[in-house]
Amino acid sequence: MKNYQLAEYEERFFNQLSNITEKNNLINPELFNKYNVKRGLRDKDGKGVLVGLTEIGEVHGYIIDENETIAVPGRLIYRGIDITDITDGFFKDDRFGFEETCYLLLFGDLPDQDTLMSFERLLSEYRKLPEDFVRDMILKAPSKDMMNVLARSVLALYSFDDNADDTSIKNVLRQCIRLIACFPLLGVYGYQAYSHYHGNNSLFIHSPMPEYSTAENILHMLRPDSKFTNLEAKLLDLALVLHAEHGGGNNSSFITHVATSSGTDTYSVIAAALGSLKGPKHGGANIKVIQMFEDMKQNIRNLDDDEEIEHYLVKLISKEAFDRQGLIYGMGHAVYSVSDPRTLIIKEHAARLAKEKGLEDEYNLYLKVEKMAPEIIGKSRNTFKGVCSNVDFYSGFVYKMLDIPVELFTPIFAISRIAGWSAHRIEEIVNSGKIIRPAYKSVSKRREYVSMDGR
Ligand SMILES: CC(=O)SCCNC(=O)CCNC(=O)[C@H](O)C(C)(C)COP(=O)(O)OP(=O)(O)OC[C@H]1O[C@@H](n2cnc3c(N)ncnc32)[C@H](O)[C@@H]1OP(=O)(O)O
Ligand SMILES: O=C([O-])CC(=O)C(=O)O
Repeated sequence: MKNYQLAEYEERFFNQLSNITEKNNLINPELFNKYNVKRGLRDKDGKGVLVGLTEIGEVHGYIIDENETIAVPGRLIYRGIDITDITDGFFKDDRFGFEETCYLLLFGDLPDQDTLMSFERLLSEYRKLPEDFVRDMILKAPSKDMMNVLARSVLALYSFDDNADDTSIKNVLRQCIRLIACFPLLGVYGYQAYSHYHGNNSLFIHSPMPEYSTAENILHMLRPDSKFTNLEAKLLDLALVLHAEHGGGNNSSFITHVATSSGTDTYSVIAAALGSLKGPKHGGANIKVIQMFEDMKQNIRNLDDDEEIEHYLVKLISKEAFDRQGLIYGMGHAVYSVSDPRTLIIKEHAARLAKEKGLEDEYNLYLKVEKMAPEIIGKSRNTFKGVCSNVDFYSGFVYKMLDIPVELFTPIFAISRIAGWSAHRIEEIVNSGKIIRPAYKSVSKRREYVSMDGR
């Protein structure tokens, strides 16, 4: 078949087959009610079905009073300690907080000075990729998607580990700490390769500095001149701390539990979690938020006109604008409805940075959308609870102000969340849970097999 004929055949084949596929896979929505299916593992009122216990992170968004669910301002608690106290703690001492947070999540307690120093030394020892890994695995096949680079690099690291399938706690801990240390290199070098081969820019591969924190190393490896200010590094560090953990029920941490429960290796589990985080309803939302605001700025003639902004948001919801998915990105959360505590923290810094960078107009646009969106979503969707902005409403804006390229927004989330995934993998192994295996009811009608000549 000639190439153009093949292309025509393919187009017709897949058009036809995708219509058939959609028709034959659609399940009557009423059946979900009939069989009382907890879609998305949610109760009817939107609350998550209780499927596990954890001591790592607590996501608190409501209280139950006399059987009534009452939404309250959100709180996020790492190993029993409120995230606001954690961030206040290291800000007050003018310290970096991410390494200490990793220690807390992994081991359950805050480290004292000596313990933290030893842990940081270990991380910096581990912040090395196997010989020729950058040349053979990262530079050879650059991808436009750094989450893809992270996932395949993690899977490739399996082959460099002589003890890859050993699921003893000691070995898994070693693997996890190595991954926590190496994620910034994988993400940033992946971006440098992409920027060079696809963007025609000069190629920079800066080796990490042993004395730098994770946040400092990201900026050092990313910027051609390796320069950054203390304020920039501290803000990035804060973002890393805020994204490090979010209970066992968020999509990527739950996947960590599910995959771990099958007994598989650390690299397979983390690759699965990365795939989940990439989704635009989860960690990928930080990229979507920035793109959505760019689209908004291009399509709204007068950004001071609230009616025009409202009109655009309504079009978003009705799938007539931007990516036509019907979502206002950065808004809404499965647990929080009054407020996401991480947003409150990051928003304060976004305001300060926007002022410094002369981007107050853009910040004000964010404020307006954040204020208008809940009502617009509430009017058109079946919301049992209110809708508030989530952490990623402002995180992309902060990264943009830190001159971090958009391709690295979700990878930065992953560089941070690997700490939470690691803690959840270890918790699942220590408690040697059953293999996670919920039920699916089949609703297809039984029928006879028809032999070829009878079809
Ligand atoms: C770090 C993180 O992962 S935070 C989340 C990042 N994701 C985003 O910002 C993407 C936009 N937001 C969303 O898609 C959703 O709010 C989610 C996926 C985060 C949570 O969804 P849910 O748990 O279903 O939220 P909730 O129960 O409050 O939603 C109720 C209804 O409002 C809709 N809704 C919630 N948020 C939004 C939104 N931002 N835009 C449009 N509709 C929304 C839901 O789709 C649902 O409608 P449906 O029943 O017709 O499907
Ligand atoms: O908890 C969730 O569903 C999503 C979230 O905010 C996170 O993972 O940080």
